[in-house]
Amino acid sequence: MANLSASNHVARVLSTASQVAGVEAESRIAASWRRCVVNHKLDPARRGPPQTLTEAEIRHVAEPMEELIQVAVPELEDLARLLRDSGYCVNLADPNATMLVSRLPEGDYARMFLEWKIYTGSNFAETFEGTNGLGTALAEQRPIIVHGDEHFREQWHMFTCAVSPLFDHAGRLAGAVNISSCRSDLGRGAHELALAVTTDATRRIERSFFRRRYRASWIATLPGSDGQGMLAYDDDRRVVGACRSARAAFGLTDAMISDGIDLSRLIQLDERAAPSSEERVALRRADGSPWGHGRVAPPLRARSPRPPPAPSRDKPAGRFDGLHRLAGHDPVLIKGVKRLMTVGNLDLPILLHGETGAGKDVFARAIHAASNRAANNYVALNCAAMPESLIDAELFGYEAGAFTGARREGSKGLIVQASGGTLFLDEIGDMPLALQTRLLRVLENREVWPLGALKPVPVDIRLISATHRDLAAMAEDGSFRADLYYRLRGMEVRLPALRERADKREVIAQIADEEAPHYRIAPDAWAQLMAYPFPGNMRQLRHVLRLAGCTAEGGVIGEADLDLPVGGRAAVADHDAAERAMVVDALRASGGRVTEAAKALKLSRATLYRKIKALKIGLDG
Ligand SMILES: Nc1ncnc2c1ncn2[C@@H]1O[C@H](COP(=O)(O)OP(=O)(O)OP(=O)(O)O)[C@@H](O)[C@H]1O
Repeated sequence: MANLSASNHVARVLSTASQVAGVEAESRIAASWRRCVVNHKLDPARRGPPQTLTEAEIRHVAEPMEELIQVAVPELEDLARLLRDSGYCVNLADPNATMLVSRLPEGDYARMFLEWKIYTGSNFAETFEGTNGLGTALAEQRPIIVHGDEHFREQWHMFTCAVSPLFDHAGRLAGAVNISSCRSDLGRGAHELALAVTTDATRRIERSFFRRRYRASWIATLPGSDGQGMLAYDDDRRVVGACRSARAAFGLTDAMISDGIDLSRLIQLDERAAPSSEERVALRRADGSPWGHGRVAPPLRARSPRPPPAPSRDKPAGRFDGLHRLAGHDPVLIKGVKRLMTVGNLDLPILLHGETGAGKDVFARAIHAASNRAANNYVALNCAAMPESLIDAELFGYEAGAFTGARREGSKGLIVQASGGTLFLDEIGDMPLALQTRLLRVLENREVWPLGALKPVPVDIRLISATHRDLAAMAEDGSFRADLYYRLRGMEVRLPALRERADKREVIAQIADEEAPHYRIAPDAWAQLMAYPFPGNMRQLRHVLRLAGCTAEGGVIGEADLDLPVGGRAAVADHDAAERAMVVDALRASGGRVTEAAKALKLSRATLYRKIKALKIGLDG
């Protein structure tokens, strides 16, 4: 059957490729298949893994992209978090389609990507792999979805890839952001939505990279719904840089920019527009006609009186940018990051402590990205989201046929998958006692005994764990193993709740800029946001502002646009009670259906289950 479908596919590819090129309305897939057969002389029947680079080759390829990778990683982390419940992996590739950063989803899906070598170091150039998301998007320099049997090679038919090419500060192709899924139950519509989210993330990476490259210049963001066009200019209003879309809009060339073309030949700025921070300004076209509202930001030297962070002893400072970004201007977090920088590459276990949504997962990812393990796997498991037997199998793995219902080929387990990289155990306080004992043994002996195995597997992991519970008290009352607790907290870092952060105003401004970039926050809304205690922390803030950005009118977010649950308006001394009320309300409204309630709360099902358990909410009515 498989052979029959394979030969059908091969026949279909070859027949499409043999048709006359350039037929109007020819699909991009058909054009790509033709390129593969006619130009690259590829065989659609070929099977086998993609070409994979060695560690040394990956470092060599990644080196010139280091700055772009640093800028991209926080966006990729967010994208991975957003899409991981849908089983997508997220990758950043160079312009030759070599994956340089990979973030895998959890559990079974991750295993598929590992098995098929869809990870850091693999190359998916169209000239070798045939039509595929990454290779074809880069060949055409356009976003694309390659769905199932649109792939040139039959072996990739179980995957769908959605890819957005990435352009650097000078408008050159710099790589691409890829998301791949092997979920056959997701239709094309779902992938289209995921591509839209990916394209948005890609544009944000481009904007951040442009701002970083021209941080010493003035930057004008041109009017337009996508906020894409950016021009950099000096104090004499001579253009020094332009992004891809600004180049296209004005027909700008490298020569015109290196000649220092006058800004007034492109746009007219109000003479009084000399803002002290990024501001919305009315812009005119070169002929004086009104164009709309854009933004003008002064050079960073004038914007930021803060000195750059002190470089660490053994790492380029850039490695820690992700952590600095998360810490913002909050003294508790800045101190935490400084302590993390002093341990640098030491494989000290880290214990993160913070409320739900305070950023434990993003922090753990940033620690991984700053470590010398960054090129290897980051594997995460939420101990509160799974029953004990599943955590056991997921974490420690098992041999073929170890128990009824096990996969026939066995499972490596997450600890082995994380070997060489970082293992993040979220909600470690919820780990059952029996598993705590097994985990302790792994940490002590640096080896894992998968269930049913005859010999142990050596492992080399860095462990980051996180909890919102008081583990010290739990260790004291015996509900958590004290010896494991001391092993986990090589260094403990507390992530303050949003309401405790000294830089709450700046955090709100930053997240508003990311989630609702074209909106101003009215004073009444500011007052609400500052007063509200945000029991759901950063996650809740993001969702509130994202929603406000969709509903607000006239470019201004007012108090009425903020969907702040009433339970949280009073100063919340009892944060658990407020959160409990929020969850119970959502469950009541959904008639007890967890999936529906999770959707309403904008949480994953697993997170909602964890909350239900932690807040001791009965599902029996
Ligand atoms: N410092 C920060 N700056 C901007 N956004 C942040 C920051 N910290 C967290 N976020 C955002 O908040 C959301 C929640 O973060 P995260 O999942 O890491 O929290 P958490 O503490 O692990 O939550 P939980 O315990 O519920 O799993 C994410 O969308 C993340 O991008």
